[in-house]
Amino acid sequence: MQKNIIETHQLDFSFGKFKVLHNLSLKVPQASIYGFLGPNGAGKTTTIRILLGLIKTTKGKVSLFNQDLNNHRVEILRKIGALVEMPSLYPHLSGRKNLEITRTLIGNIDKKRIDEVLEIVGLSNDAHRRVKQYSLGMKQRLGLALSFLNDPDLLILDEPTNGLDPNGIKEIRELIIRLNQEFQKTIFVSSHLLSEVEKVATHVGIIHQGKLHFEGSIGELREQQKPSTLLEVNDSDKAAEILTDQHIPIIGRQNGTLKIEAHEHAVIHQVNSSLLKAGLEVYQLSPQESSLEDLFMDITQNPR
Ligand SMILES: Nc1ncnc2c1ncn2[C@@H]1O[C@H](COP(=O)(O)OP(=O)(O)OP(=O)(O)O)[C@@H](O)[C@H]1O
Repeated sequence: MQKNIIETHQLDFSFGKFKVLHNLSLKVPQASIYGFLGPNGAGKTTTIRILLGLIKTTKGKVSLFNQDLNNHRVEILRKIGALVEMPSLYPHLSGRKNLEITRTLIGNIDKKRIDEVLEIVGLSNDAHRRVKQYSLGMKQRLGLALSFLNDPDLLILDEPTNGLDPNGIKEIRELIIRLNQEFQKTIFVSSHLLSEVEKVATHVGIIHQGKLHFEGSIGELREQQKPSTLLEVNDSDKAAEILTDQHIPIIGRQNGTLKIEAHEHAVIHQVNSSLLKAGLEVYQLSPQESSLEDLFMDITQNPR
């Protein structure tokens, strides 16, 4: 049976009267890259702060490595590396010196580990340069190097590609994949971009307004994609009435165009003939390749 590295059970959290998390139950499998996906304000950072023991839940249970976070906080945190918001770096010191300081603070880490992590994040040649001369992407990679200096089993990364250019985003993405595949780290990474999560994650949790709307493997997410057809007519309100009478689901509407859940020729023919019979003018009926982006919008806008 697959082991879960993170499990939360019916977490609730409120800032004063404002409820941010509702009954949040997550299961993050060992050795996965778990994309924690949700729009701005969904509750991702709050969840991460709870997982790191930085804030306490009002209700629910958190266990990591099969141990209760409340009772085994120190042991658990020793096995986690985290990057939450911008890494705090000493800008006037070199990349190597920044790592050296953290190594001394943690204690019990071999000096040669610094060269290893510099190699992994691709900063070996820039290790001697002052951090204030680094690009944002290099700073972020140094932040990542700091987070796994103590060789943790689990990495928790909060929007690690925020603010980076496409090249910087690609470097972080490749690094996440390498840390997972070559070094067997379980990685919990939050993002508001499905397109990013899709490229790295093996598993996905979709959160919206503090509630979990989907959790499963990337394959299971793709299975939820529904085939659709775009319909353009002269009177979309009338067309919507006719389709509803025929129990054909409308899954989107934009500027007089309807997106309907249908793909088979027989159904498209039925739609076409009933609209024509009702005197409507049909300009377009075209089957669409449904994207994961559509599915994400559907999941977050039409809670199930
Ligand atoms: N310290 C705080 N006091 C009050 N409300 C807060 C506080 N921190 C966050 N919130 C609110 O809690 C909700 C969830 O915020 P959170 O930062 O967890 O979301 P997020 O999914 O990480 O979003 P983003 O991608 O914008 O960082 C938001 O509505 C936010 O305004």
